[in-house]
Amino acid sequence: RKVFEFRRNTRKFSDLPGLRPLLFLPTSALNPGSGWQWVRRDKIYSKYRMNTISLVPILSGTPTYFTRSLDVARQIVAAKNGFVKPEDIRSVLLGWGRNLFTENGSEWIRHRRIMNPAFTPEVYAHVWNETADLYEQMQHAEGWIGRSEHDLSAFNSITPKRSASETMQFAHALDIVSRSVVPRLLIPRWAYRFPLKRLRDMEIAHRSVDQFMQELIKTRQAELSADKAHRSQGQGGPEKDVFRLMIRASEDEGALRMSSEELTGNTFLMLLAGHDTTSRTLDATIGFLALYEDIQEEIYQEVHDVLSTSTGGGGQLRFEDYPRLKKVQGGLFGGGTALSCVAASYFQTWPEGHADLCEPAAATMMVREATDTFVLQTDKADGHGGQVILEPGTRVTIDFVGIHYNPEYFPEPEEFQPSRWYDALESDMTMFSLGPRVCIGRRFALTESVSFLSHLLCDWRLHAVLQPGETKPQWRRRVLRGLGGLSFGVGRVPVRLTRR
Ligand code: HEM
Repeated sequence: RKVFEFRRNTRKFSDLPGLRPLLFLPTSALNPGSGWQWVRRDKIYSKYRMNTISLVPILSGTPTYFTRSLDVARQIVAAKNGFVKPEDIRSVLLGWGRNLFTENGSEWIRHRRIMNPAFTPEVYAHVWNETADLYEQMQHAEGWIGRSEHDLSAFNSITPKRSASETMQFAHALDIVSRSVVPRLLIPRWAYRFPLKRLRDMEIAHRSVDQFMQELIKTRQAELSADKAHRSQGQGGPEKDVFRLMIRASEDEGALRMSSEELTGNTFLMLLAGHDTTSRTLDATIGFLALYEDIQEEIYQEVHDVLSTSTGGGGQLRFEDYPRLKKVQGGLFGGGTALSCVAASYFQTWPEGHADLCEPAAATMMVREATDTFVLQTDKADGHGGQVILEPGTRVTIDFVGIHYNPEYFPEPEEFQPSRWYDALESDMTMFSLGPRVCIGRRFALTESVSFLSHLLCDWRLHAVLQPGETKPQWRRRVLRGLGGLSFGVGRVPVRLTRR
């Protein structure tokens, strides 16, 4: 059966050359292995001299076209109703209920219409100020105040916290849940009775995130009723934070109603999508800035200039200053795209029988399945084009690592060059995906990260802490390596902060 399936698939995908792996063994000269997109980002497409290649696994996994062509990516996202998110990709985030990420078609539109009003300049201004306050509180909580120098063995221990008083326990629980979303789909319930530490940790983390979400929902429901009473007396204004909008939708009877299962599903999505991704992008950016101190100084100079002419005066950076902080934004895109934020091709290591999960899950890539026959215009790495007919059910994966390391778009892609992003249009920021399903939290994440980074750079210089005898390129390889989770991240980032 396997031989027959493989032959049928190779014929189906024969238009484009590519990988025909037997087993997903560790990455080697013979085998792509897990994480091949990251590990072979500089070689894989150029080997076939194509920007779109095929991957047809022999024993396990779903055959897919992979593309690092922006033009191909745009054809797919522009095709109305022509492509959907496949079932196995959806199932990765279905654990707590259907949500914005998991839905297709009209259901997706309903979720998006409920949440869109939460992403407004008013909310971003609030996010900016909250982040600035959080930074201040964090300096006290971490004992940085009054010190001229501070060593952190892993800056990653700071970025996941959402309040200065939050213990690492919750952030850690969320991290375990993020990493165990796929294993939990595969491991049967009875296995949790065995005294295995990893499984026990997964279960405890899962329960504590669940409890946190239920409490969060209850608190927001109570706040909302109090707010209603407040407004019925003619006071207060509508507050459009995303949780309140979701809770209102769960109490609504109209077309934009959200079930209680969807409320929990979306609460989990917001915690995960809104949190993991941003903290990992910041870790990568801090790592790069600590390593490339000349670039850090250039960015700091901008922050300094903006601060000295800030409309608010009083030595405070304000939300209104955000558009002028172009280099800080560039630094983040540099860090984010070097990392090609999010998602784990390491899922390819999951065993036979779960072949459908052998595709990467979140978004170092975007996986889509054709619902109708579709004629795709492809291009070769040397510029000539061709056509590929996609039958219904055929998969195409937009490979963001491939795009961000494609020298046609990013000359010298391995170089950390935030300057290439200084005047970028929002539509160029492909680390947030593209098309109608572009990240809903793009501006939210940018506001939060630019606020945090600008405040940090105002006070502190960042230096990479090298091991004895280690060179900077070795530090980069050791620390800024791609690590899987539900979002893609870097290793522990050891930095020294020295006061400016
Ligand atoms: C640096 C931080 C972030 C990065 C790199 C990022 C990246 C992405 C990408 C690539 C997608 C597309 C996924 C796909 O279609 O398969 C996405 C979708 C999404 N993101 Fe983000 N994101 C970030 C921050 C946030 C934040 C802060 C929020 C919420 C406040 C958020 C909420 C979402 C949601 C709900 C979706 C699904 C949108 C839909 O399908 O309509 N993200 N994100």
